[in-house]
Amino acid sequence: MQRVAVVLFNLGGPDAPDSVRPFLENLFTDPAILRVPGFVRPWLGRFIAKRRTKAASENYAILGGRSPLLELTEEQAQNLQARLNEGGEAEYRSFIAMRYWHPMSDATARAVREWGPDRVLLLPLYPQFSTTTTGSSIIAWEEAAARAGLAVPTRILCCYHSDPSFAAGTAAAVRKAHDAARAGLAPEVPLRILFSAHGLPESIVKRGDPYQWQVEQTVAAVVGQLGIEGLDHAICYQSRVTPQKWIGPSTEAELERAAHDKAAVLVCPIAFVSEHSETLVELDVEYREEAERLGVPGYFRVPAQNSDPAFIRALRDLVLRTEADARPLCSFAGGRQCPKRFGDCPHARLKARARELA
Ligand SMILES: C=CC1=C(C)c2cc3[nH]c(cc4nc(cc5[nH]c(cc1n2)c(C)c5CCC(=O)O)C(CCC(=O)O)=C4C)c(C)c3C=C
Ligand SMILES: [Fe+2]
Ligand SMILES: [Fe+2]
Repeated sequence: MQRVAVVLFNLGGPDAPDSVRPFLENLFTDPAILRVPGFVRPWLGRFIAKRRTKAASENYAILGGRSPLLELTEEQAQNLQARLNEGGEAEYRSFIAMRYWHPMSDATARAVREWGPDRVLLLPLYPQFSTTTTGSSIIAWEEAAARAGLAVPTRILCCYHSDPSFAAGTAAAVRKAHDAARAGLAPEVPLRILFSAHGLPESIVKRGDPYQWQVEQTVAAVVGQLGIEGLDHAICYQSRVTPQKWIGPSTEAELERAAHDKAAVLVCPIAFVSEHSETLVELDVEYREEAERLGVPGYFRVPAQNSDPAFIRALRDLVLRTEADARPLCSFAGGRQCPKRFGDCPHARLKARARELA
């Protein structure tokens, strides 16, 4: 039986208070994140990491001093592996490669090589492609695989922003939270869904990063599946961490608008598929407090997918469709081609881009 290694990508998070600073150093010295000339990046990246450590540590302290991301990703990996092996056509094993904290690509590439698969499938736990997330992880993986001597056919599932099964699972969670929120509100209070995605510096999007476009596609697909006529909803962007201009509107600005309109909000994280500091602290603590301060008449949240069976099924179907499809893979996996306006599929241009950034 053929062996297939499915490598799940995510960002990673500190596993102890002492890991916060080195984790942030790994993040801010990544050329995909800090787009400055190579000779200043190590210095500037460490400087920014040092300055960010206090605020980030305070957030992780609320979560017991560590990110829950690895445990949640391990659960997703186990569930996905179990579902994939039900078919019996091949032997699947899931691996995890985090970008900025352990287990990272080098250790995972060695583990994959030791297992001896016939092929590898890279599966980002980012539904939308961004050069800062999936793109960066692919570059790190390719370098690590070369160092580990892992030379088996490797395919990349670059994004699934509009995948109907992914959108249906997300819509089901939104509907459940929407009904629960509505039941707790007076009938005259309007309820607005805020689809909150991680932000990006505007300059990255202007240089062709398809992330914002793909976030819009996800929201359109989820709203389409919800099928609620006249649904009051908006897209907004959270987690701004640098002083440059980031894409908007910000989640804060949408809370202000909701306060002005006297509308309650249901916040749905649309670019994270696992709970972590940016959902459990930023959305559940910081934005909730801000909403209360502004007088927003109700604040509710849709949980992230984690190991929701509908999400695991969507991932399994994406993997199986990828396995069955001989074409070079990208958003084809979601049944759609990368949009013409971005020219080639983004990952096809990654290596050139990586060289440009370094
Ligand atoms: C310039 C900085 C950053 C960009 C661009 C960015 C993009 C980006 N990030 C995610 C998802 C996650 N980010 C997480 C943590 C995190 N991200 C940044 C900075 C940028 N992210 C920082 C500094 C941190 C650390 C936490 C903090 O200091 O606030 C995480 C994991 C956090 C955890 O709790 O484990 C995720 C996941 C996406 C989807 C994205 C762009 C598309
Ligand atoms: Fe981030
Ligand atoms: Fe693609």
